Amino acid sequence: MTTVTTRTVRVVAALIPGPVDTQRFLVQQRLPGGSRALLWEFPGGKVEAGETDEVALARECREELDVELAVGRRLWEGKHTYPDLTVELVLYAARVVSGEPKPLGAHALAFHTPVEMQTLPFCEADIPLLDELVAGRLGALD
Ligand SMILES: Nc1nc2c([nH]c(=O)n2[C@@H]2O[C@H](COP(=O)(O)OP(=O)(O)OP(=O)(O)O)[C@@H](O)[C@H]2O)c(=O)[nH]1
Repeated sequence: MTTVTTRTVRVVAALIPGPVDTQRFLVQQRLPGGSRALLWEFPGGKVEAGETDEVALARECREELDVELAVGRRLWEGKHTYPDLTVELVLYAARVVSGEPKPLGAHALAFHTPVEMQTLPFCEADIPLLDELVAGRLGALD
């Protein structure tokens, strides 16, 4: 029997309300070609050695969206194993304090309600999180 052990990474993601309609949140479509190509996800990325979640999330959104974030409370945490990677996914409330989001590291950006997100092909790790979001079980989102 063969046992396959995947690498585990901590991934931080941001729930960022829209500038006009705060019932919609920013989501991004992954680039074609790589892992989970063209699936949707929340902005963010891997926490690097020595970083806090908040510092990592602000860095990722500066690099990938060209915005400065204020990171708020932790909303949700879950673990999912893909064939290539185990992801410990942590979602934080966040808001943009300066800049307009640009798709520097994504195929597309969009603002959607949680119900709309459930109709998109989303990263599998996020499915339980979307269920909680739609059910209103994450508490205040700011
Ligand atoms: N940012 C983000 N990543 C997520 C979410 N859900 C989820 O499964 N992931 C996974 O967590 C990992 C995040 O890593 P990343 O964004 O830093 O890295 P990447 O694979 O895009 O590129 P890289 O490894 O070449 O830097 C990816 O494997 C991604 O598929 C999510 O909601 N947001």
